[in-house]
Order: sequence, then C-alpha cells, then structure tokens
Amino acid sequence: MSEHSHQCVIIGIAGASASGKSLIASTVYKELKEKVGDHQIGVITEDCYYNDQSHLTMEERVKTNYDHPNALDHDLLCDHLEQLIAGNAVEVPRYSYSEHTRMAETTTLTPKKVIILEGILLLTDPRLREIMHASVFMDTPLDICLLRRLQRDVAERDRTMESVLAQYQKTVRPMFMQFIEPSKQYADIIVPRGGKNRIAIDVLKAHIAKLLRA
Ligand SMILES: Nc1ncnc2c1ncn2[C@@H]1O[C@H](COP(=O)(O)OP(=O)(O)O)[C@@H](O)[C@H]1O
Ligand SMILES: O=c1ccn([C@@H]2O[C@H](COP(=O)(O)O)[C@@H](O)[C@H]2O)c(=O)[nH]1
Repeated sequence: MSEHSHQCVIIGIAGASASGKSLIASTVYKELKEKVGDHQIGVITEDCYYNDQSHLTMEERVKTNYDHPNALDHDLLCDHLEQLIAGNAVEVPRYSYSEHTRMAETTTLTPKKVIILEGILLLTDPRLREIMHASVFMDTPLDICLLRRLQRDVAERDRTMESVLAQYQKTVRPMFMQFIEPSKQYADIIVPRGGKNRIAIDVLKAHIAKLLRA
C-alpha cells in the first residue's frame, strides 16, 4: 500500500458479505470518536456506491449480480476519495437495499484525517489499493457469514429467507470465490472470526490514533 502523506488517510476493510466489516468499522469509529471527535475520523461504505438503477424496473433490479465488480461505481468512489484527500467535501450517495437503487438524498462528508472505508470488493481494484494507506481482510468462515447474512438481511434488509439463500448460491458464494477471496493477498492485516475481535479492534484503534497524532 502507498505511504504518501495525505491530509486524509484511507484505511480499507474488505471481506465477504456479513464477515463483520461494518461492525468492526463502526466499533473502531465510535470508540475513537469519543476521544478525538467526529471531525477527525469518518466511515465510508462501498455499498453506497452501488450503481444507480432508478431507470430499471424492480423485476430487472433483482436480477443484477450485486457481488460482481461491475455492480459498483468505483469511478465515483475513487473520485470522492481523491476529493477528500485533496481537502474537499463530497456528497456520498445513499443506497436502499430494499429498492436496490440509490436514494434521492446524499450525505455530505467533510474531509477527515482518517477515513475507514469498508466493502466486499475494495481490494479487487488496483486504484483503490493504491489509494489505501493500509488494509484489513475479515477472514470469517463462509458458513458463519451465511448464517449472519441470513439473520441480518431478513431483519434489516427486507429480504425473505428463500431470497437470501437463492442469491447466496447464485452469486454471493461464486463471486466470493472468483473475486473476493483472491483479493485477500493484498491485505496488510487478516482478522479471523468477525467484527467483535477485540484484539483486532484495539490494533486498528492504536494504528489510527497514531495517524491522528502525526
Ligand atoms: N464476531 C461476531 N459475533 C457475532 N455477530 C457478529 C460478529 N461480527 C459480526 N456480527 C453480526 O453479523 C452481521 C453481519 O455483520 P456486518 O458487520 O453487517 O457484516 P458486513 O459489513 O461484513 O456485511 C451483523 O448482524 C453483525 O452484528
Ligand atoms: O441491492 C443490493 C445491493 C447489495 N446486495 C448485497 O449486499 C452485499 C454487500 O453488502 P454487505 O454489507 O457487505 O453484506 C453483497 O453481497 C450483495 O449481494 C444486495 O443483495 N442487494
């Protein structure tokens, strides 16, 4: 990963769906924010950069392969990260998992000293690998990810058990094997078990705290 000195340093967290990326990112963010304030640190979710599909019918949207790199607008994500590094605010898109498209509203994100970026396909893109100062891969066993995804998507993403299982077999697992697992080689830190790994949380907090003091 690059070592250049930016106004804004990007730390990436990749791994399978439901491997605990959001949980570890939000835990590190919340615990550090209490000490340093939210002007110093922020979080971006790659999921916010799924392609806008408002021109498609719902029937067409559910057919999209959301686990393939083509489903994501990495051009816009790279542009936003470069803007933040240059010291400019950006309008982060909001994404609806139930509508499978972008929402009308955006979230304004001002430049921070450290941005935690989390998402399944971050390490597959050489441009993002170059932008990230350091990267983490959540190495949670796939059967555990499936159990956690099933519970989460039914409870929080308006999904049925049948739709989660069908999508898992059709795209989630095959795309993990084809794209996500091979990208693990690019990570600086491999985290086992999931988003509650206290040692991993503390290591990330210590690394980010050092960057904030620099
Ligand atoms: N170590 C863990 N123990 C128990 N539940 C976990 C653990 N890590 C994550 N989870 C839960 O699993 C689900 C998926 O985690 P999440 O952080 O949303 O994954 P991701 O962002 O990688 O898709 C969430 O409901 C989360 O609370
Ligand atoms: O419209 C959508 C967009 C995404 N997905 C699924 O989401 C996961 C990625 O999000 P995680 O928070 O990392 O789980 C990806 O596996 C897509 O399959 C979706 O189902 N519908």
